[in-house]
Amino acid sequence: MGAEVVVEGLTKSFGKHAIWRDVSLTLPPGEVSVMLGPSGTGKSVFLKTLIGLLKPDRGSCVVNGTDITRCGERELYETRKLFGVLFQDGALFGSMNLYDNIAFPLREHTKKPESEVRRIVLEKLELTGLSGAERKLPGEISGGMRKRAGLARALVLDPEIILCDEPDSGLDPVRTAYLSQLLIDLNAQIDATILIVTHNINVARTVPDNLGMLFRKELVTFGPREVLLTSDEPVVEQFLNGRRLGPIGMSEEKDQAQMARELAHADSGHSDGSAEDLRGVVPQLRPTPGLCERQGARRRQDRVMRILHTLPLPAQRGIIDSLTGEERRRYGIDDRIPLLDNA
Ligand SMILES: Nc1ncnc2c1ncn2[C@@H]1O[C@H](COP(=O)(O)OP(=O)(O)OP(=O)(O)O)[C@@H](O)[C@H]1O
Repeated sequence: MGAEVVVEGLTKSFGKHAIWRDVSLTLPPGEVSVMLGPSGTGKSVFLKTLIGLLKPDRGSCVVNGTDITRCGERELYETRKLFGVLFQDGALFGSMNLYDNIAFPLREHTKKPESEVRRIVLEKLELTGLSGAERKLPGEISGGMRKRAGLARALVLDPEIILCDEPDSGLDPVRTAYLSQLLIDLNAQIDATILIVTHNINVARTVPDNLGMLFRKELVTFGPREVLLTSDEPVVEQFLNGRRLGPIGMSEEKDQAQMARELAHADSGHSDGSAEDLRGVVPQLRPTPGLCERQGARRRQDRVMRILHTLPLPAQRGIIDSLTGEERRRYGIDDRIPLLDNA
C-alpha cells in the first residue's frame, strides 16, 4: 500500500509574493487525489514543496513519519525515493532514447546489474503501453507517448507516492482519456498514493477519490470527490463549468465592478462561455476489465462511509446514489431514513 502524506499549515511565499497559506490536507494511502486551481495559484509549487524541492515558510509535510520540511539531507534523500514524479513536459533527456531515459534513475540511484535494469525498464514500458518504442528519441514520438515515457520513468524505483503535474497538458481529449485510464489501472496494480495537479475538468470529474482546489492563496476545499463536485461555492461552480461569470478573472481574482458588469452582460443574454452545468457526481473510472479492483477505492469507501454524516447533504446523496444494492446493505443504508445535515 502507498504511503500517507500529511500536510499541516503549509505556507509558501517567494519574497513578498505569497503563494498559498495554511494548506492542510491528508493524501490517504493508495487513494487517487486531484488538486485543481486556476493558472498561477501555485499547484506546481505545491508539488515541489511536497517532495522537498522547495522549502515552505511554515508548516509540515509528513511522509512515513518523516517531516520533509525539517529533516536532514540524508533523510530527505531516502524519503524522496518514495516519490515518483511525472513532470509537466515529461522532463526526458532529449539526447537519450526512451530505454536510457527510463533506466536513468535505476543507474543513478541503485547498484542493480544491467540485466535487472533491463527487466525493470521493459516491465515499465509494457505497463505504460510503450513496448517496442524503447529505441526512439523523445523528439521522435508524440506528446502522449512522451507523457507515458515520463510516467514509466517515474515508476522504475517502485514509488509509494506518484505526483503528476498536469499529465493532460498538450494532449487531445482522447489521449487524455487514455492517460486517465492508465493512471487508474496503475493504481489498481501497484496501490500507490497518487496526486494529480490539473485544470482538466474531465480528469477531475472522473479520476480521483479526493478532490481539492487552490484559489486566492488558500485551499478552498479538499475531501471526497463528491463534496467538490456538488459544491455551490461560486469559485468551484465557475471553475467546473469554465465560465467567465464568477470570482476568477483573466489574471487574478476580479473586483466587484467587473463582476457586476459581467453579470449585467449575462442578464442581457450575452453568453458567459459555458455550455452546460457540469456539476454533479458522475461515475468514477474503474480499472480496465481483467485487472484487479483498486484496494484504495475499497478503503476509501469504508473511510467515506464513516464520515458520511459530516459531509454536506448533496455530497452525502451523491455518495449513497453511487452505492450498489449490496454495498447499501453492507453499510446499513436505509433509503427511508432521511440524511442528517450535520455538515
Ligand atoms: N522558483 C520560483 N521563484 C519565484 N517565483 C516562483 C517560483 N516558482 C514559481 N513561482 C511563482 O509562483 C506562482 C505559482 O506558480 P505555479 O507554477 O505553481 O502555478 P500553477 O498553479 O502550477 O500554474 P499553471 O496551472 O499555470 O501551471 C507563479 O506566480 C510563479 O511565478
